[in-house]
Amino acid sequence: KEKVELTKEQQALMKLIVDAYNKHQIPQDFAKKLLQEQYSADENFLLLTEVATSQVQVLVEFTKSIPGFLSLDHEDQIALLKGSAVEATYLRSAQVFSKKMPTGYAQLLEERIRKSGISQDFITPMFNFYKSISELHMAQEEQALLTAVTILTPDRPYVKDQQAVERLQEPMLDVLRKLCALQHPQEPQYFARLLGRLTELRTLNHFHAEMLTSWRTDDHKFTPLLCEIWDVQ
Ligand SMILES: Cc1cccc(C)c1Nc1c(-c2c(F)cccc2F)nc2cccc(C)n12
Repeated sequence: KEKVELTKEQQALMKLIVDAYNKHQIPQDFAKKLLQEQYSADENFLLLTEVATSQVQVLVEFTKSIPGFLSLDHEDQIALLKGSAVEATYLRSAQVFSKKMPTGYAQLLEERIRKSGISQDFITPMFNFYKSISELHMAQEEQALLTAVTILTPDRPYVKDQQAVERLQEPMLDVLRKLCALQHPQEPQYFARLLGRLTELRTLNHFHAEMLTSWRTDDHKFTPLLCEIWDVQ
């Protein structure tokens, strides 16, 4: 049985990614604000728009910290960011739910989301995904690496030099695979289950696009950053 261990450079890469992932955390005061008073659906939506905007800002900063990302063709950098924004923000907000929160905290957050005027058709798949992520009990290293792997998906629309993206994604996948073997020795399929979540994530792109359209018809306002990253109005 081969002894699995991370090489020195793999340990350095992992530390870099984890530090970048933790450095840009969502300001916790949003969540506190969400819990404070009773909000109307419109106030809830406004708050979630702020949270979404902050998540996209955090995503851009994290992406820029991925080794080699800023050396990619600039148009490919944009294509990767726009192509992965939904998946990365869903992953990020899934961690918020699965994090060890004081009991009842996540339920209250869930209630606010359910009371922001979003149709049940979108809420169900969203919370199914959050549940499937929290059941994995991912370590923070796995969360950070899985997010980096998601961002560095070579076959996003409009990516010109896919090989250059593969060259960045492969070492991340190697570290993630070894990490899963080290952290879950009794679960040889754990790495495969993690990658299976990425397939589930892709289905959420469709729901998110529909949510945006339904919000637009309800004449909801977005921030310039959200309009830019998700091509609305
Ligand atoms: C921040 C948040 C967290 C959980 C649930 C919801 C509905 C939100 N809100 C939004 C999301 C979004 C996201 F950022 C991560 C996950 C799923 C998402 F629906 N995207 C957008 C885009 C424009 C406006 C909003 C309100 N919004």
